[in-house]
Amino acid sequence: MEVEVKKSRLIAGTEIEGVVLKKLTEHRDQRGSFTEIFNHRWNLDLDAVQWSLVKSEANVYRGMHFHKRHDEYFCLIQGKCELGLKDMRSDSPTYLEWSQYELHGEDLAALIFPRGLLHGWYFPVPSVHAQSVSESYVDYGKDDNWGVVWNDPDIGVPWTFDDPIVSLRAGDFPDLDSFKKAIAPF
Ligand SMILES: Cc1cn([C@H]2C[C@H](O)[C@@H](COP(=O)(O)OP(=O)(O)O[C@H]3O[C@H](C)C(=O)[C@H](O)[C@H]3O)O2)c(=O)[nH]c1=O
Repeated sequence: MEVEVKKSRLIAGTEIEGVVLKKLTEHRDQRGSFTEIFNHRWNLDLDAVQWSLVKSEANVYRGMHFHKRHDEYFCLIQGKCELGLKDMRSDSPTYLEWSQYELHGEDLAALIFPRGLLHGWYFPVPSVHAQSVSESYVDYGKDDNWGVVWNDPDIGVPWTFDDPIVSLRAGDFPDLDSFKKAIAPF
């Protein structure tokens, strides 16, 4: 029987410019474990102004989302996640490249990514993650919370699922071409 590799890692695509996957250190003892998930001494390129805790049921997909003005932080705490990114910054050396990550709660890691990247995450099992942003939702939610339908083949990420549970809003997201026209020039 094949043993599943529970290692948080890039599994396909390109390492996009400005994206950091930071492995976290879980200090275990007989009581459980202690893990720092963020520290200003790590010099991560993120001015975190809001932190959120997100619980997802199995087969939930969140995204794909996009922001012109803020950077993000994602840390899977429990469960499993398939995370996709696509670089939409026309001045980036990895413009239109995509990345596919597999993240596991048993192998804690934080993914920090800059503004201008399409992002979406799928949870095959019930999962919990922390996320942080460099602009509060009360501000960006009004005019900088864009989306693209997750399964547009032009995105390029070879998702391993086909019929996820998505939000009502995500169900109405445009295709990649319409989105690119809407955000131009970017
Ligand atoms: C993002 C956010 C949402 N909410 C409320 C609004 C809704 O009632 C509920 C779920 O929000 P939403 O469906 O937008 O959550 P996600 O689909 O996970 O998407 C969010 O997290 C991904 C990463 C994005 O990049 C999106 O910009 C952000 O909207 O939480 C809040 O109260 N505060 C918040 O900061």
